[in-house]
Amino acid sequence: MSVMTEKNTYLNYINGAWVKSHSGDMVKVENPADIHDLVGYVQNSTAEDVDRAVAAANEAKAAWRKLSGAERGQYLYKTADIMEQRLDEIAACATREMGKTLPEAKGETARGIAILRYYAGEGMRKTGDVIPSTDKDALMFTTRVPLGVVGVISPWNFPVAIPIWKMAPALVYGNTVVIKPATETAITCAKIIACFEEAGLPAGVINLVTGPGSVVGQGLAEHNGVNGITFTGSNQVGKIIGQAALERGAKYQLEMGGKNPIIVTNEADLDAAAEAAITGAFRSTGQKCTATSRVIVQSKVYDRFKEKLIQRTKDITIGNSLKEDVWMGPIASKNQLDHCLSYIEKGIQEGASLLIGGEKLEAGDYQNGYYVQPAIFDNVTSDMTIAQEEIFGPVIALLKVGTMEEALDIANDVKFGLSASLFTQNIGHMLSFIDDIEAGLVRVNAESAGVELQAPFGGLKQSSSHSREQGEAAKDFFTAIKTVFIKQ
Ligand SMILES: NC(=O)C1=CN([C@@H]2O[C@H](COP(=O)(O)OP(=O)(O)OC[C@H]3O[C@@H](n4cnc5c(N)ncnc54)[C@H](O)[C@@H]3O)[C@@H](O)[C@H]2O)C=CC1
Ligand SMILES: O=C(O)CCC(=O)C(=O)O
Repeated sequence: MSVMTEKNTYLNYINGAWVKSHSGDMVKVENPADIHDLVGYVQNSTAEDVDRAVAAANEAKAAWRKLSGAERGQYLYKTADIMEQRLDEIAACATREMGKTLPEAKGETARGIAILRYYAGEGMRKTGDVIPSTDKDALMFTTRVPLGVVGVISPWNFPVAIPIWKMAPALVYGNTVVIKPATETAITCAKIIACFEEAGLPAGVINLVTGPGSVVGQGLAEHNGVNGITFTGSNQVGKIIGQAALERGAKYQLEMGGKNPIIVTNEADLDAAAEAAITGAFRSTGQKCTATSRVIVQSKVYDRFKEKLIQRTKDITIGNSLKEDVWMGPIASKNQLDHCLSYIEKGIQEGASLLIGGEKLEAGDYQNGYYVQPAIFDNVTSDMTIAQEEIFGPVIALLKVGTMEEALDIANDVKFGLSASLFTQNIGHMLSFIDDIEAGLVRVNAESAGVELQAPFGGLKQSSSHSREQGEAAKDFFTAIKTVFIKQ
């Protein structure tokens, strides 16, 4: 049976076969740019489906971990080649499922392919260190072993890159995988899994189960057959998953929200800073955990900078993301649109001034989608809800400060610590920013979003569980260290 059966219906992938859920039910996936565009149906899976997938992953793990890293890497190279041939199809599917523009989806798919190739190469890199023993007749070294079965719970906002940056290192370091993608983008995930299938991955090494987070996601987090859980999504769900894993001694990794600031000082290149604030805040319709949501500006340049932001925002074209001239697509779902509009309302109620945007778009071509105008708020204070909580939509909160110290205090005055950006030509400001900013990604004269696959990614405070994803750092999560001592 193939990935898809009749009526645009996509199946689970368990033990090397595309199968229906035990429930017999399906969930509809529609295009947020136009809800009459039905992307397809995915399985509404149950705890039994999770059990079957976890059993298959456990069955496959002994043979998979016994392959050399280089052999496992070869499967990833093949998967990358297959994905490259399908780049346009996968990107178009991601755009239809969650509404980011086609160039963004193509860029993300290319990034997924590059991640596969990066981790394919990891299969041939070192797995340990020789450490001198105090005993001259002994050899002491470290080696690494896989965790076993890894559960991947992924969100909808990066439907290609996030599943791949979790699955590729899990696989190359010798783990088997059960993935539960967000339902909104489960078809894109099925298409990625089909690339792994065609690359010839042995049955059970990779498994896909779609369905509700509270059943399939939680089922994985609580399952005794799952040795590690890697999650990206909301803070609320991350904490539930972390607790479930901790309860049964499984390893877990959580990447959650951000409330990322950009600081613009008196000496900054204001045009570059304005462009970075706009792209950081409004690209992908603001739905990135690294998105800029607070723009903290020194008073001498505040009015000039504000004017530049407003002008640039007026140029933004909003519409169906499959169309070429569209710069910003819809919000990914009705829930997310309502969530975003409720924050805009709250900003107004709490006394911030809405400078531009913030309206739901409903007329003409917008009537069947989830569209909102990008919004900029002035007169925001750090205690306001829009300056504290993750909105995950195209909304900027502007805050005026006198000094760099004040800017840093405000930037750090949130529970999150994912990404932060500074625009300045002042080296002293750069150094204090690098030292004092509470963020895992520190960016100078660059926008807050923008992650390179070969570097560690993760946050401080409540943005993550303090481990790091991507680059070599992924090895720390997906393996366990053994310290070996050998004496003649
Ligand atoms: N850090 C990030 O990149 C992301 C952050 N978010 C934040 O979360 C907010 C809500 O978005 P949602 O899509 O509802 O996020 P979510 O945290 O509910 O969803 C993320 C993943 O977790 C799964 N899930 C849901 N409940 C679960 C449970 N009890 N146990 C295990 N897995 C579960 C979902 O099905 C999905 O696959 C957004 O407004 C945004 O603030 C959402 C997506 C990505
Ligand atoms: O900025 C990026 O490229 C990655 C962002 C991300 O990981 C997320 O939004 O979940």
